[in-house]
This record gives sequence, structure tokens and C-alpha cells, in this order.
Amino acid sequence: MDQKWLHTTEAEVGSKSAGLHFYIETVEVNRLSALAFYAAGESHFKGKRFFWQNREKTFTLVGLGHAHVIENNGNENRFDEVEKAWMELTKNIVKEEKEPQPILFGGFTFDPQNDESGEWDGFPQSYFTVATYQLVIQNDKAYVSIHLVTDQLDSRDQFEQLRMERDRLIHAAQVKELKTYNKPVMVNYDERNKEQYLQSVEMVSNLIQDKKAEKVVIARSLLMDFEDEITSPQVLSHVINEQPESYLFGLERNDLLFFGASPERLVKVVNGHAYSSCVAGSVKRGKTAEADQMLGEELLNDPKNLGEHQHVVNMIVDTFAKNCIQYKVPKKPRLLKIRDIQHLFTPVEGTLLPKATILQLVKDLHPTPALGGVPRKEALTIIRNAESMNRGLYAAPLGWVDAEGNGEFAVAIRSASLKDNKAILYAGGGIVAESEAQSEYEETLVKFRPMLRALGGQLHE
Ligand SMILES: C=C(O[C@@H]1C=C(C(=O)O)C=C[C@H]1O)C(=O)O
Ligand SMILES: [Mg+2]
Repeated sequence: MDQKWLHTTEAEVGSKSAGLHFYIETVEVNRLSALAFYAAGESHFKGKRFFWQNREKTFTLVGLGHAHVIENNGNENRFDEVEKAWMELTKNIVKEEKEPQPILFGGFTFDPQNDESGEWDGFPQSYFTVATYQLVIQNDKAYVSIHLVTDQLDSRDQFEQLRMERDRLIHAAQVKELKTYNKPVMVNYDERNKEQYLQSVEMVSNLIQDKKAEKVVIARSLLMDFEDEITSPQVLSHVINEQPESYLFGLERNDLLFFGASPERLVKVVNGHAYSSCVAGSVKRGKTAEADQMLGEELLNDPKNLGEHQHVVNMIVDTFAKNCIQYKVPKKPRLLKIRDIQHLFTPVEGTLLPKATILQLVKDLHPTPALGGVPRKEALTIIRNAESMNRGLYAAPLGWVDAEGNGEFAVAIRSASLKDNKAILYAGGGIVAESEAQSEYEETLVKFRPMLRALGGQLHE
């Protein structure tokens, strides 16, 4: 097996009383399949895996097993708690130039105050892990790191075992031919609470006309039953093949897989520079190039959609103004076209103040009015009352951060959760004074499509 040993290091980490040691060993390997690496963990690491790829496909991350878990059930302070625990764990780690470092991957649920029971029962409000085996593919190079966090001083035997398993995983992932997976066979499909959703949209749009709020995002869910149990490599393979222009993600925790293909960045930080994107306002794709362009032009000039969009720009710009030395934002939105839908899109970027960190930005930004509403607090109360579901990680910040404070979070939309032979798909839209229930309903149908397709469901095309 071709692999180049890069380095092995050890650091004493954690709070003083914890007395933990963080052992890291990284090898560079010949190009391998990220999905095959993930799939190679099927028997040993099921329920403890994650997959992530950025929109540009320049960064792919896979984690198998848990070297360390950071989770909590806090509300406002949950972001600070995760940040503090991560800084404590990594403060003594020596950074190796040009090599991937240990990465913390996970998400914060949409709304810790939602107590609706369902597929998210028992899921922590913040859930992050450092993988035992971390695969990073970037700049056309692949790196596999072993992470071991332990209170044992002599871990040589344990580490030797970990190396053997690493070599097995790498071998399994250096496949010549990619495995192809069948589409799941759906046996039942249920648009849950459709009537209630239509009524909620009416109700919320009336509240907005009465000036009780300015914008509120209302979502709904769709249930699919399958003939057989589905595996996560199977669904991820379809998401990877079918949704090239999006963030692709999968996060397993016990018997739940949450996965999706989101076009929306919440925030990315690279060496003190921050990037966010305002994505709100939608129209379907046209069947021909002309029709598609016409729909796009209409969207760029449609007051209702421009209104939905402007709320997001205002809020993200305010957050950048607060956290940045300088920032820039274009005057007008442009179009973001993805396979099934086009959106109004405004990128925002800025140079961070020294005290601003990626997790502080996530805290300030979440939820933006693209997923929550304006004013934030009122919108969240309305959402809690109007939606008969728990969003869990849907519409929530999902992503990664490294020990240097670089990282990226997407907004986990166009997503679904999978348990045994059942999937629940999520989609919503921004309700404003001009919203009409039927057209908002149709917008959610378009937003369901990516996950519906990945899962072999019927399409309203
Ligand atoms: C809420 C979703 O999408 C959000 C709502 C949009 C809208 O209402 O136009 C557009 C993009 C997203 O910010 C979703 O996909 O579920
Ligand atoms: Mg909309």
C-alpha cells in the first residue's frame, strides 16, 4: 500500500484536571474514494460517521469513529460551550505546516426550545465529534489521520491496533472501480399535515399583514417508507452523484442518519477572513434555456422575493458590521442556479476583528431570516406554534472547525433524516405579507426534489 508517513505527535490537552493526551498520526495516501472510505466503516463505525464536501468540491472530509465527542443541551450558551471545549482540547496541539489538523465536525439544532417529539428525540442540541479516523482530501492530496484522546500515558498497544484498522480502511477505499448502489424502493409516501401547513402559511401571512412580524420561514415534512432498510453509503452515493453544486453532508448518530445537499453557506472562515451568503427568494428552473432565463429575470425583479431576500441581507450585513474591521456586499442580488431551483443570492465577506471566531459568527448568524425570520425572537415563537414538527438539524448550522479557527458551516436545508426503513424530508420557505399558501406549497415541492430523487421517490416533474 502506498502511503507516506508524515508525523506522529502527542500533546497534553483538556482542562488541567482532565489530564488527557491527544495522539495524532497522519499519513498521505494515494487518491482514494471518500465514499468507499465511509462505506468501509459500515460494520465497525456505523452510527459514528460523517461525510462533508464543500460546494466547490475542493475539500472533502470523512470521519469514522469517535476519538472525542463534544455535546450539550444548552440554549444560548451552547455555542460558547462547544468553542471552549474545543479550544481546551486543541490548545497544546502543535500545528504541522501543510497537513490537515484534527477537525471538529457536527451541528447545532435549529431550536433548542422546540420540544416536539419525533425522530430527533435524544439528539443533543449541540453535537460535535473528532473522528478516530479522519480523511481529508484537498489540493488533490488525501490524508488519513488517526486521533486518540486518552488518559493513558502508555498507549502504544492501542495505537498499534488503530494503525492496523487504518490500513484496512485505506485499502478498502483505494478501489479501482466505484461500487454502484441501487435506488431504494419506496412503498409509501406521505405529505404529512399538508392541510395544516397550508393553514399555517395563511395564518402567518395574516400575522405579518397585521405587523406582528416581517418575515417567518414555515417548513413541513414528508415521510417515505421503503421496502428494505437503507444504508447511509447508499443514499450518500446518490446525493454525491446527483447534486454537484451543493454542500453535501451526512451525519450519523446511533441509528439516525441526517443528510442533504444544501446550496447555502452560513459562514466560512479562512485566516481571519469571513464569507457568508444570503440565499432567499426562489423560482423553479425552466425546461428550456430561454424559459429558465425568463424565470430568472422575473425572480430578479419580483418584489415579493426581493423582500424575502432583503431581510436576510440586512441581518447578515449587520452581523458582519459588528464582527468585522471591514466588509463588502454587492448592491443587488444575482442568481444562484442549482439543479432543481434558482435563488436570489448575495455574497457577503469581511475581515474579522481579532476577537471574532467562526463559532461566535455561527452564534450571531443563526438563524438568519432565510430560515428563521424577522424579528428573530417573534419569528421563532411563531414557528414553534405553527409547525407541527421538530426541525432538529434541518435549517440548522452544520459544518466543521479546526484548531486554528478555520472552518465552514452550511445551513442544513434540502435535507432528510433516515432511520431503518423510513425517511423524513424537510422543506420550507420564507413567508411575507404577499405570500399565497398554494404557491408556497409548490415552492416546498421543488425544494423536496433533491432528497426525494436521491431516495428514489416520485417526482412532480
Ligand atoms: C427553507 C428553505 O430554503 C430557504 C428559503 C428560501 C425561500 O423561501 O425562497 C430560499 C432558500 C433558503 O434560504 C428550504 O429549502 O427548506
Ligand atoms: Mg421563498
